[in-house]
Amino acid sequence: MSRAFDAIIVGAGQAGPALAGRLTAAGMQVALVERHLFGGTCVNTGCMPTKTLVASARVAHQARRAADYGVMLQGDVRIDLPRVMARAHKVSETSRGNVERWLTGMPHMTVLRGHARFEAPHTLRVNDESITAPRIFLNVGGRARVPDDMPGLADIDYLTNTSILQLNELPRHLAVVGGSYIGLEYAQMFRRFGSQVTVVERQSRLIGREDEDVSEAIRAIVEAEGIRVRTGAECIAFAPHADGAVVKVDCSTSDKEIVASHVLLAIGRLPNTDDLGLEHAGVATDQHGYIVVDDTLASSVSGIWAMGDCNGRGAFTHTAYNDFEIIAANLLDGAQRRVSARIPGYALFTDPPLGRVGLTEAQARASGKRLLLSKRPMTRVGRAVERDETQGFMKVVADADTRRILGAAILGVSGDEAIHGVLDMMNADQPFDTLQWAVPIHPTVSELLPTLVGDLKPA
Ligand SMILES: Cc1cc2nc3c(=O)[nH]c(=O)nc-3n(C[C@H](O)[C@H](O)[C@H](O)COP(=O)(O)OP(=O)(O)OC[C@H]3O[C@@H](n4cnc5c(N)ncnc54)[C@H](O)[C@@H]3O)c2cc1C
Ligand SMILES: NC(=O)c1ccc[n+]([C@@H]2O[C@H](COP(=O)([O-])OP(=O)(O)OC[C@H]3O[C@@H](n4cnc5c(N)ncnc54)[C@H](O)[C@@H]3O)[C@@H](O)[C@H]2O)c1
Repeated sequence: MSRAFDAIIVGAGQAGPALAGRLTAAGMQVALVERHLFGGTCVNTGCMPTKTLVASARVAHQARRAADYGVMLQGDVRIDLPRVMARAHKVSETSRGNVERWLTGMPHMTVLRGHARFEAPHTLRVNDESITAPRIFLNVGGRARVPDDMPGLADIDYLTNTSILQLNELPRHLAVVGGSYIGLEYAQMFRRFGSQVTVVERQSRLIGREDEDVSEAIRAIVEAEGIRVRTGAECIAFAPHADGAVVKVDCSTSDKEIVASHVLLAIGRLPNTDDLGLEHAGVATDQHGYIVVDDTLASSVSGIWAMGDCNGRGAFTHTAYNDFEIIAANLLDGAQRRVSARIPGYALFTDPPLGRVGLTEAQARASGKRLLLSKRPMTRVGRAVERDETQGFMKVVADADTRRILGAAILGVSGDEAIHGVLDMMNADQPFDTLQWAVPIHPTVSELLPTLVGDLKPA
């Protein structure tokens, strides 16, 4: 059987459903193919369940600290992990159901459940039928990277961001391999649930894409909660153990071994492009399997676009969604939007969180521009003091000649929200002087942004 459509979308992640909405509203007959769970990674195994779990972990942490605030609770904090997990599953299920209902209720829409694979440049096979369209949009996302050359990995049971959500018992000792977004969010969460936690990171510091002062402050925050951190862990190897697994973290000495009841692999993602039959369509990928796209997200084959994690141009829900916005605006609204115009912003949802936008200080220094820099500890932010959550700092780096902000980091209470003040300024392309004359609300973290830019000094 063969069917022809005006457009085919592969994957119901963060870009596909929204694009389906726009294309069908424009009168196109659209097929959307999803092989697994509607909503993709963010909804089912990524942002939504993790942030729900992070919220439970924060409550546990706050409860333990209750006496610091003069609130006296009786007894120990006890975690009912099945209940904690059920809460996360419920949030995912609701969102997944909403996406599925939205898609199946769209006029001009055909939802196909199955794995899509190219047979020819504009033909895909799904189950026992062939579907064709002049426009094909790939939104296939990614999965946890599980290297086949990590010594001993195949001999132990390990967890990924997907399987960890099925845990019903608290790990006695969770070894987290990888000290970046997934690793740090899960490490702090399980420590707060009561597990012993060790983070094993190959690089010399945690979250190595950030500035060194950010890495150091995050390390201090997690270590203060009793998480052990092993950076510079070369020769990571695993072996089975009666209590779970032995994780070897150092080449030279055998005392650098950890016996963990559970191991979480959080060492990056792989795009789901290896089973798409891209070779039958002639769609080019790079050496990591990401679909090569131009500034409008068009692939190497005319009429085929790639959105979200599979194009390697972003690794976040908001960048996937922005890919949809770019494609829809260019195809349907006569716009000329480009990915390169996107100012990168993101957050690490540890507690306190790290909000980031634009260049790091190190990147700004490498640019050769004349710089201005300002940094303020959270101990000098009223909101943080009142909440007794004064870890971290905020900093901003600006171009001395254009007076434009180049980048900022807010590691501290509400940093994930307050960073948007800077992000909006950068998107509005305004000089920082404009921000200095804003009258922000007291007492907030954002109220210190004008003070922060007012303190800018030559770097
Ligand atoms: C633990 C974790 C926490 C995260 N937290 C955050 C966060 O807090 N904030 C943030 O911005 N980002 C976060 N992310 C990243 C975010 O989840 C992703 O960037 C986002 O989901 C990418 O969306 P996407 O649309 O590109 O792909 P996905 O959401 O992965 O969707 C791809 C879809 O395509 C389907 N598919 C794949 N191949 C085929 C095929 N051949 N045929 C049919 N269907 C197919 C898949 O089943 C899937 O449903 C997190 C990720 C993880 C793993
Ligand atoms: N808050 C958020 O927005 C959020 C949260 C979770 C995940 N995500 C997305 O998911 C993606 C994947 O996250 P991630 O943390 O798995 O990957 P990552 O690519 O951000 O970090 C992987 C980490 O593992 C380390 N590593 C790599 N190989 C290793 C090895 N063999 N042994 C030890 N350490 C090793 C790296 O040095 C790095 O620190 C991210 O790119 C991010 O965009 C985002």
